[in-house]
Amino acid sequence: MGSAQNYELPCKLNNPDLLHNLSFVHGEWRKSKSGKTFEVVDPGTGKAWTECPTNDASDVDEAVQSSQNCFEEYRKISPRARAQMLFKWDSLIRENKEDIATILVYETGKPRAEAYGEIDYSTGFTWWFAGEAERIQGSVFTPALPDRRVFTIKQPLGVAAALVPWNFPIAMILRKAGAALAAGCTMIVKPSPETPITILTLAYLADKAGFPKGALNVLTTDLDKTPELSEALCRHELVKKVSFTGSTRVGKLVARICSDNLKKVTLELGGNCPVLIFDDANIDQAMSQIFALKYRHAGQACITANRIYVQSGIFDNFLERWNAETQKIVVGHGSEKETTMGPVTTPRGIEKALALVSDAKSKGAKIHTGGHKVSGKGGYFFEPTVITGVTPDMDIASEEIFAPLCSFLKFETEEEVVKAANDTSMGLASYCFTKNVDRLWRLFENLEAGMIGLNTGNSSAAESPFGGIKQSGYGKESGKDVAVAEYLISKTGTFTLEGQS
Ligand SMILES: O=CCCC(=O)O
Repeated sequence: MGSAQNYELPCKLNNPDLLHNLSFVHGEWRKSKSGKTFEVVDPGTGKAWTECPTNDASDVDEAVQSSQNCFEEYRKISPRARAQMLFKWDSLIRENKEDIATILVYETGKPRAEAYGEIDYSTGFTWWFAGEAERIQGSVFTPALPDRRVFTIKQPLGVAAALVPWNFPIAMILRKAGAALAAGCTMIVKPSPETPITILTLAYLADKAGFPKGALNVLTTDLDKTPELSEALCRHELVKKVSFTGSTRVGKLVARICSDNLKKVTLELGGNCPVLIFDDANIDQAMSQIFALKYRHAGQACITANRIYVQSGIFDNFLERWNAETQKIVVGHGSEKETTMGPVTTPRGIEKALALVSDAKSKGAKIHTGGHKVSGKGGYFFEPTVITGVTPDMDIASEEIFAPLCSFLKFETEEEVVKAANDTSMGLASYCFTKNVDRLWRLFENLEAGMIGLNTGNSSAAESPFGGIKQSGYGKESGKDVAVAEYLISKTGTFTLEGQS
């Protein structure tokens, strides 16, 4: 581990070499120019266990130059060699799964089983994009003029920057870096201040996998310097592409800054995802799918269930079952075996949950279970909370919750619920449960979201295009062709052929 002297990861790793807390630039572990650092906190105790460099705008140019120098060579490496490095990276991540899960638990707070789940999900991306590297294709057209030939080629667009969130730090970085490195681009990652260490571990393993120096650089920073560092990356003339996952508010800022130089941008932004459960649904299926979706990482996923609409015929039964299951949740530190739900990752998460509960109560909502910060524990624990009587004027119905708060709304008809579900500026994911095939198809067509779960609460996968519409952003990550295309330029060649009559 780098320079931290007064901190320690509260448990041992099988492979201590995985742990790094300095920035990674051009194959070297580096301090920031200012020498300043910030603390990384275990959300399960509220205590710092390491520190990382606070990079600022003055650290950006060197990292970008490294990425650019690397790009000039990396772009010439054959797609098969890029695929082999991605496969090697993938194997190393899988081999070190147990240790990476440990770091993930102490950074995000999520229970160990969920940390394993995130790593399995994430290696789907390294595996998938290794395959995609060799499937980048141009095209040949049949031209209108007999002596003309027209074709396109695809080329990597250059240095890409990834601004990633703390809720799924491994998945978010492998989804972005996997696509970029497959395309032949190099990438600079700015991790979230809460979760830099898992990303530094991935950078260490990328180096071991044989990626050249500068292919994957990581610049850490704290909350205060995040805007400055991110803006410097977005404005640097050698950065040709920015991929951001985070809030709609910040996504708009990123888009605005990047528009000054017409940079390509992918935005995976906030969600306010509705779930529609009809009287004819398989209730067991809907319960288990939405329960897992809602409480995944204590409700801190952009695609989580924000508003749960249940049809009146099954509302009471469904609510009773949901309440009973919720009361069985064991809230605790992610490293403890019996824990089924960890803390929220930041103290801001607790404040937001309290404010949402208080606003809902003041406007007439009823709290059936929970509603408070867990008392008597260090760390950022919030009770799993069940709320009914939610109305559209409540913040909980219009804002992304990002906490274990389940808000239930009753509906009567398909027409009414589709209108209500779509009545949001967001359009990331929607979910519906019904055994009526015609209705399922109508819902697929009529719900306004980039991803629709049809009798499922789990639609994230390497092979499935991930991305929203409306104010949930644009561009796709993962999926065939579309994700790598975000890191490619297309050139059209037009050729006049002589001697062909
Ligand atoms: O929170 C956003 C990402 C969640 C996912 O990839 O399933």
